[in-house]
Amino acid sequence: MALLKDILYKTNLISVAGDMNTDLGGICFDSRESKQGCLFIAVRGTQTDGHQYIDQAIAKGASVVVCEDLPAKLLDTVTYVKVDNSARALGFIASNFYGNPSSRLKLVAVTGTNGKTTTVTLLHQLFGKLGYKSGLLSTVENKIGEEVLPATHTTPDAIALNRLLKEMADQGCTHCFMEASSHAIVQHRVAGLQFAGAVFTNISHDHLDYHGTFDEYIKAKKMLFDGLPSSAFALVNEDDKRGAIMLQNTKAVKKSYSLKHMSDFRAKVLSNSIQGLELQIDNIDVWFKLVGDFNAYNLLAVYGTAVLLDEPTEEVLTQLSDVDPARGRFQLVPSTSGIVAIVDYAHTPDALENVLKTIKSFRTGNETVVTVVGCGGNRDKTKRPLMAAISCQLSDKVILTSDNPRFEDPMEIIKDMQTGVGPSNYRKTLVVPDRKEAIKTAISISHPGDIVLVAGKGHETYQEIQGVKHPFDDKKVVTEVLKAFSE
Ligand SMILES: CC(=O)N[C@H]1[C@@H](OP(=O)(O)OP(=O)(O)OC[C@H]2O[C@@H](n3ccc(=O)[nH]c3=O)[C@H](O)[C@@H]2O)O[C@H](CO)[C@@H](O)[C@@H]1O[C@H](C)C(=O)N[C@@H](C)C(=O)N[C@H](CCC(=O)O)C(=O)O
Ligand SMILES: Nc1ncnc2c1ncn2[C@@H]1O[C@H](COP(=O)(O)OP(=O)(O)OP(=O)(O)O)[C@@H](O)[C@H]1O
Ligand SMILES: N[C@H](CCC[C@H](N)C(=O)O)C(=O)O
Ligand SMILES: [Mg+2]
Repeated sequence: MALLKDILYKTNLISVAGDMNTDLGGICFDSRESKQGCLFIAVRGTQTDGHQYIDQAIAKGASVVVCEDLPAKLLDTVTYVKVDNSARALGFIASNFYGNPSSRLKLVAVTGTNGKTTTVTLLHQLFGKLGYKSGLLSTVENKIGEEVLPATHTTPDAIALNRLLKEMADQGCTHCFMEASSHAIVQHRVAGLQFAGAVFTNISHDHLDYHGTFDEYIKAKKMLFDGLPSSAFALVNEDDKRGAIMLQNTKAVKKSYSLKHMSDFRAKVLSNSIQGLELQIDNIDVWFKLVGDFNAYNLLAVYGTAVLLDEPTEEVLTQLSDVDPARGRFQLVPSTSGIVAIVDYAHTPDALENVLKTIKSFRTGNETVVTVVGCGGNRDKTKRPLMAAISCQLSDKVILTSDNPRFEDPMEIIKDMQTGVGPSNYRKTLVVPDRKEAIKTAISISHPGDIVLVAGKGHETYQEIQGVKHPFDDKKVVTEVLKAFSE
């Protein structure tokens, strides 16, 4: 039984009209999901305002309405709760409704522009190897132990999130490793959660369409650390100058990791090849299956987190050495053709630069680097010319193509990218809007030993065009095309 008065614990109430002892049959923030005896919470969104759907939610059976602005006419049969911030209240309501599941787990959130999925995926695997059952909430998939559940968002909405955490705790998970996207933090999807710790990987250019300015984007990430309790740890990448900003106002225990400076957790890159990385961590030399300096940061973040969760250092390093990269992150596509094809989720300028620099560092002779790249529609437009420019600087040939155009015209997205291609690089680029054709083109112009990078979609198994998700898997397409060319 879930009584309204208990569910409202910790929400900032302004007024209540009606019965606080109402027994709730459910909670929802979408009127289309409202049902008999449920609580509907009206949230202001980016497309519309949930307050417009209060009548519809009541018509479908809602007996409690939580909102920031009360309707002009109140019904006797409904309890109305006025709060200062519905989205934030939703976080607490969802936590309370599911019995505060985060308090039953050691919950660690990872935020940052790049590396979140990699870090949480490594943590989930590591803790499995250390003998724990743990949960995972990531862009690629959600997991309860080894059971895989599909993910729709990097960070689920507050209701889905708390439902999943409850399921994890009920099924005996001791830990959960989750990504906290900047969208989720500002939309308070994580409000009310009890974190054991939070990790900051890095911050670079992305999502300015949503946050408006880079400062607002930084503030969004910082909110996660500002909200941590003193019992939690805040672990930040010291080599990113915004790491210190994340720690400015936190009550949590401050910890840092670095490849360059003195800090709590330090690593040195001993060797870096297409087979993996050799790092020295705490004076121990360890081999890892992940590729690229940027993954040295992810591995160090994972190591630091595990140690802060009281796991023994040597055992952590032994087990971490055996973990696999996340799907679609620097994934080599096997082939007999001799062409080295890599699928990677780089969809920001920084990620693309890191991946291409890593690829360049592996060149031993005259191998050509061909990059297939597009940019997502209805997302930050300012990253488009930057991603094209970086691709040109660090590749021999660039095929500009489509990513997920969503509701934009693919050619308009490519034109935005072309503004980043200076005259000296015109001849390096080809425009092939159809992604499969673009991959075919890249492979057809490559020879054994050459490297083809297919960037931007990583693990995704669809291409989103005009609201429809068409099956499309870079790895499968690359495999098919390589096979066809080797026959
Ligand atoms: C831009 C954005 O983040 N949007 C998210 C947001 O929706 P919104 O604010 O746009 O909602 P809205 O459509 O304006 O509706 C406002 C309210 O009216 C309600 N409504 C609406 C219609 C109706 O008939 N009845 C009704 O009650 C809605 O349920 C909502 O509560 O809140 C919704 C519920 O949590 C999310 O599903 C939705 O994600 C959209 C689909 C999305 O694409 N989000 C992406 C950008 C996102 O969140 N990405 C991050 C990762 C980014 C990264 O890489 O770092 C993620 O965490 O996945
Ligand atoms: N620590 C890092 N620093 C910079 N780039 C990285 C780092 N880790 C991974 N990358 C690059 O960023 C891409 C995305 O990595 P990952 O999926 O781990 O990040 P994410 O933060 O979860 O991204 P998203 O915001 O889309 O969920 C990788 O494919 C790789 O190209
Ligand atoms: N979480 C990111 C993923 C981008 C992936 C890329 N393939 C694209 O569609 O832009 C976003 O929603 O902006
Ligand atoms: Mg992710």
